[in-house]
Amino acid sequence: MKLHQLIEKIEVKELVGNSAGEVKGIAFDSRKVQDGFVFVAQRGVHVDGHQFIGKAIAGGASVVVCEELPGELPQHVSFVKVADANAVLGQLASAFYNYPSAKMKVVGVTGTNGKTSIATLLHRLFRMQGYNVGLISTITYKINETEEVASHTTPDALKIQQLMAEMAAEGCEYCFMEVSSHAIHQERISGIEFAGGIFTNITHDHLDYHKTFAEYIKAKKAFFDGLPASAFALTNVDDKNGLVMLQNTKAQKLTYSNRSMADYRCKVLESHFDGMLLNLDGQEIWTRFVGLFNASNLLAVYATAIQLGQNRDEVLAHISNLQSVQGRFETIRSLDGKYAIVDYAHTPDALKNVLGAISEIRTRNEQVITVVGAGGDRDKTKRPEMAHEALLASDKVILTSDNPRTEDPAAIIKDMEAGVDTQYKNKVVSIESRRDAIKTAVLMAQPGDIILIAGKGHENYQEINGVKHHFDDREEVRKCFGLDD
Ligand SMILES: CC(=O)N[C@H]1[C@@H](OP(=O)(O)OP(=O)(O)OC[C@H]2O[C@@H](n3ccc(=O)[nH]c3=O)[C@H](O)[C@@H]2O)O[C@H](CO)[C@@H](O)[C@@H]1O[C@H](C)C(=O)N[C@@H](C)C(=O)N[C@H](CCC(=O)O)C(=O)O
Ligand SMILES: Nc1ncnc2c1ncn2[C@@H]1O[C@H](COP(=O)(O)OP(=O)(O)OP(=O)(O)O)[C@@H](O)[C@H]1O
Ligand SMILES: N[C@H](CCC[C@H](N)C(=O)O)C(=O)O
Ligand SMILES: [Mg+2]
Repeated sequence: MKLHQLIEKIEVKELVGNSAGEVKGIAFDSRKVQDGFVFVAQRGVHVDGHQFIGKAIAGGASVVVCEELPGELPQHVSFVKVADANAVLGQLASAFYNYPSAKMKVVGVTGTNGKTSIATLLHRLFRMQGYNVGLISTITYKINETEEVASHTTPDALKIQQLMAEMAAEGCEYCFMEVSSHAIHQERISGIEFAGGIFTNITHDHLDYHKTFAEYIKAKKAFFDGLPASAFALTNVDDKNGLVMLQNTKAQKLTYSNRSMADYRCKVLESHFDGMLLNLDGQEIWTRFVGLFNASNLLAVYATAIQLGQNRDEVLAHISNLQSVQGRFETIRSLDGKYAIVDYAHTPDALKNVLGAISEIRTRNEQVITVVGAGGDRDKTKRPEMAHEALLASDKVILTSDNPRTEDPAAIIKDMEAGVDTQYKNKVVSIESRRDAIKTAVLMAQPGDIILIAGKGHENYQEINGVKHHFDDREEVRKCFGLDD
């Protein structure tokens, strides 16, 4: 592709040099530049990519896209000055891969919790409906059943467009993707033509990055502000910021709710350990999910399928057969009748919800023992709140480690302990080793008791100082239960 074709749809402030040259690829990391590549200089969180323009040229870049032209402009290189390099990266990547998102219907899911659950269930549902479907999620990037382990919930713009180009080549008609607030803020989703957007909820998380809750809301809302009139914007009005998301969108506004009037409604009729009976849009169906939040997720899945033109009866029948997503309320039972639930709840609200779901199904003749930690190098202010939520709805709590990253695990646990009210001091213990914490919970438990192991879900590692050590909550529980002997 020639440079002038690549940039024909973007707003160029200044072009220095020739635009007839052939472009062989795009990179935003100077270390990944090859001969004939376009280097896009982005201002990052840690460094300014403009510092690496010289390195990128030395590495073979023939075009540099930047917000400020460097002092020296070598003759053999073309320079494209733009207002916002982050936004332009996605647009260039989309053009380079021949606008893949326009060849399918892309639906993005945003919100603090529920993104992976909804995007994954939509992928499974549309596979059951017989389509070729793509998925971009925290756990995996999938094209039909072919998958690669995900590096980010929403990867960088270049990777997104590459994935979508592969999806288009495989004949995918739909792509369901998670849209994280980091991705919106860093414009990783620029260049994607969305057919729909879903908002689940917004609660305490990521304040290390967004600084204030208002800024966090603003980032989420920007996704809906950017949707085209041809798309739908589906929001959860049970969340108090649900309608805020729709304030300035051009898209068709739609609502869903478990509690009040909305375009799509759902009611939990019965809850059991192995499933719920729902009234979903006027129809009673059995599902294999537990908890009000899962009723909400299934409603979002249903509403999206209907908006995308699927047959109501077929969709309801398939929803009834959907299984829970890995590491989301995954239950393991010991031979003597102890229950373990491995769940990815890593925010105060998610913990409250998952414990709420347990409370709906427990008999109250048993104990609920919660094992939970908080991630290092992430929002510190959620730590005491997580301990507080765990204690409110558990009989015993073991505070432990969850991906300490570059922080001291003992210091993270101390931050959590600050959320322990005096009245609860006797039901909490801190055990730094997650393996020992799980072992202790299993030893404490009697047959019939429920052990919630929260925070890591599908993760199969413990990240310490940049190294991911193999660790899987489900494996640990199975070992303690003697199930793998
Ligand atoms: C805080 C954050 O989001 N950082 C992301 C960001 O990196 P950054 O801004 O730190 O980059 P930087 O190091 O300052 O570099 C700036 C620019 O200079 C370039 N550079 C840098 C060095 C060099 O030698 N040459 C060079 O060209 C870099 O390629 C970059 O373009 O841009 C990178 C490329 O897109 C991301 O990989 C990186 O994600 C980091 C690894 C990360 O951990 N992000 C997490 C917090 C994240 O994004 N999480 C959300 C999910 C959260 C949730 O909902 O739970 C996600 O979507 O995964
Ligand atoms: N709709 C929901 N409302 C509140 N909590 C939820 C909801 N759905 C799931 N959860 C809880 O949040 C946890 C994470 O769910 P999920 O992985 O679907 O969220 P996510 O938004 O993808 O998270 P991440 O930001 O890490 O990508 C679940 O294990 C469950 O405890
Ligand atoms: N996407 C989230 C996942 C958190 C999972 C938890 N196990 C942790 O490490 O904090 C994040 O990166 O903040
Ligand atoms: Mg996710």
